[in-house]
Amino acid sequence: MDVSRLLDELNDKQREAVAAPLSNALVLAGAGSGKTRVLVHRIAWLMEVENIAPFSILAVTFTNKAAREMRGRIESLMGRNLHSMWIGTFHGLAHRLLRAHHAEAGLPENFQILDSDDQYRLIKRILKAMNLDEKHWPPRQAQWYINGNKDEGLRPQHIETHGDHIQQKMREIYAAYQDACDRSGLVDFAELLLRAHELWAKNPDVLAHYQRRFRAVLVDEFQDTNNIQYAWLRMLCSGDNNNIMIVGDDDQSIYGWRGANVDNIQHFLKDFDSPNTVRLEQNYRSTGNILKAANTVIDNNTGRLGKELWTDGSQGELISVYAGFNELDEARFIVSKIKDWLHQGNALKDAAILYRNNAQSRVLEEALLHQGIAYRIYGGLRFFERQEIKDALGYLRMINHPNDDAAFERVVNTPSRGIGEKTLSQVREAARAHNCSMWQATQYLINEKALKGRALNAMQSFVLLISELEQATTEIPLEEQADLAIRQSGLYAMYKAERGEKAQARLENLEELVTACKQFIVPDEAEEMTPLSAFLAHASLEAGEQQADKDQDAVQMMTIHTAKGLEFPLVFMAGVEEGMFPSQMTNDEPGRMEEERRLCYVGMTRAMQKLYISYAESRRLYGQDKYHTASRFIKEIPADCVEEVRLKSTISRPVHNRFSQATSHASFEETGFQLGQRVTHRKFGEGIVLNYEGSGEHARVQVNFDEFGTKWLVLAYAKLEPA
Ligand SMILES: Nc1ncnc2c1ncn2[C@@H]1O[C@H](COP(=O)(O)OP(=O)(O)OP(=O)(O)O)[C@@H](O)[C@H]1O
Ligand SMILES: [Mg+2]
Repeated sequence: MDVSRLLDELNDKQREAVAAPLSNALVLAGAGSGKTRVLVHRIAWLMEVENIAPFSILAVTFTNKAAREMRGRIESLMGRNLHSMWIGTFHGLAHRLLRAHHAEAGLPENFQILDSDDQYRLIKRILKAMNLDEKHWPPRQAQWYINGNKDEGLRPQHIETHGDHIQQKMREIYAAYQDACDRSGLVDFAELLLRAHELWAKNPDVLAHYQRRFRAVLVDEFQDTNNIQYAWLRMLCSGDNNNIMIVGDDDQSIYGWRGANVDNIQHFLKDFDSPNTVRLEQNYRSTGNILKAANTVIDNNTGRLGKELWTDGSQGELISVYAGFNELDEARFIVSKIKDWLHQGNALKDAAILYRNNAQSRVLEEALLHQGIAYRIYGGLRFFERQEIKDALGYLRMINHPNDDAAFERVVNTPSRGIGEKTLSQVREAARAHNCSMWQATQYLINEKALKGRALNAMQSFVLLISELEQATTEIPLEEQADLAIRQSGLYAMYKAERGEKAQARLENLEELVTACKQFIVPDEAEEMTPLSAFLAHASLEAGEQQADKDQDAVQMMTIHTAKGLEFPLVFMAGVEEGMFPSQMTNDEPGRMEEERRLCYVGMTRAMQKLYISYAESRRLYGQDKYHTASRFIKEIPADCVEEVRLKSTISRPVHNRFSQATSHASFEETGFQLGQRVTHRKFGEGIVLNYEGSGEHARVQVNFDEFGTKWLVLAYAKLEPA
């Protein structure tokens, strides 16, 4: 292969990083300067020039999606398949290690991943078993405590409580939780990392094997590593033969609230052998205006490592700032701009709407729906986290590994089999007493004739169901396993009996799950696993990223956190108002304001050609009306980079649809209601006024009812009242 191809599309600094001799290196640079591109070319260079086998390369990305993309780019640069190269997230890689060495890691072969919702439920049950009142011991706080300690590499016995009563109790909860996980072979997300670290720490042979193997380690988005991830990398790279290149941007560290430690960049320079630092300064992503605005905003932070960022591209358009009078108006503005974009011949997928919180998406979604504009949400309500999907996965998990207590609790009485709380307590008690799983405890109770009457019948039929499913599914393809589990368990019938739109959507989701099973391809790294185990691991690890319909042309919607590393020609940042962004909580904790500002910097630097920033002067969120002013971040943008767009100019021409016909705010007020106002209807209950059309006796309003969804009502008959 012609090596120059690996260097052609790079600037001098990027080349310096890509073609550097093997050694430890830090690439420190601002957004859009080609850090990820450097990593991709570096990996190809290592194989091509340094003759490092793909087998000896380990690359860490921040999301599974980024991992897939990176693999794809390297493969297309090299023109061949690179199966044996390890590319993944820290969690994905740790999972892979633990599967390969489950015995050394002290785990059963078919251990299961516990996602954060299941973890929460398990903690609630532990609190109950310990007779602790949730009011004084909120499960969320316990969850936070457990994960926080794991992120720092601490087991209960390592935690100093200094005689503090609360600390002691928390430590007890942690210990009881861990026992429960160990008993049922469950591994939560933080545990994946901690256990992978302990695996190496306790098994020098295993560590030595990977040190020999991975001659080159590369890490993207390094600024958001936490301490256990850092320690893991450090252990791996302490062999004689390992080289590590990390790329990152201290200004884009946005996961401090979750334990990420931006100081790891500084630690890296001290802890690793003579690292070489390369700074990239040319930005290839954004126009001059966007770049200048983002640079000026982030300049308000202190203690930065300091980077210059320039572009030789054009100034581009000004950043447009729009003040909506409420969130509906803001949404309508965004949608009208997306329509313009579309009419100019652009693709929807090149437009992204970014927001601070997932809860903001609903109003935006509704506005897009009204105009029939396709959209796709990343994160938010995740497919694999929906109730019905988790129920179905619960059955699949029981088939796969009946000792999984979390799955047992989930499905034992869903659909209802008349198994009461009393019987379940008995099962839990027996499991504790015999130090076994609930599944084993159930069988023990049945054999010992400790269950009577209805409880006995119900439990027996549950055991029979799971055993039959297990037998019936051993030889059939994954999608048939899923289909059988969904139907035979009675889940499908249960949701079918519920009726209504919601139940219909749940049935569709269950069918979608079967489709997902059909489309599932067991990845290389999971080839020793059964398709069912591999699928269950995939469902836990990919929860937020997997989307059906990947190729559809649709507007991309996500939180700014999720947008990290991505870029889009057209970007909307919505809800940029004080109290939302920076968020209300920011004032309580030192350092949080600077993290919010970094988040703003991340959001702005996603935009390539055009950036819109909008806010709403009043907003109903979580059932309350709030009045806000423009975010301080908007005020920090230099005046010559922005233009304010006014309401008038944003109102679209009346076309043949309802949403855009509500053209005049004033005439709307004739109805006596305001957009966004809460109203009550005798039959449909409470809702929000979304839109309006016609006048006089033909006047109609559109209301989104909390329970019945959106409806158009003729005002003269509807008898709406302010709520
Ligand atoms: N030398 C170059 N010539 C042309 N385009 C480039 C060059 N380097 C990078 N790019 C392009 O610039 C954009 C940003 O690059 P990349 O995503 O690698 O930046 P990054 O530093 O990783 O950004 P972020 O900090 O947001 O993760 C991409 O579209 C990339 O293809
Ligand atoms: Mg990047």
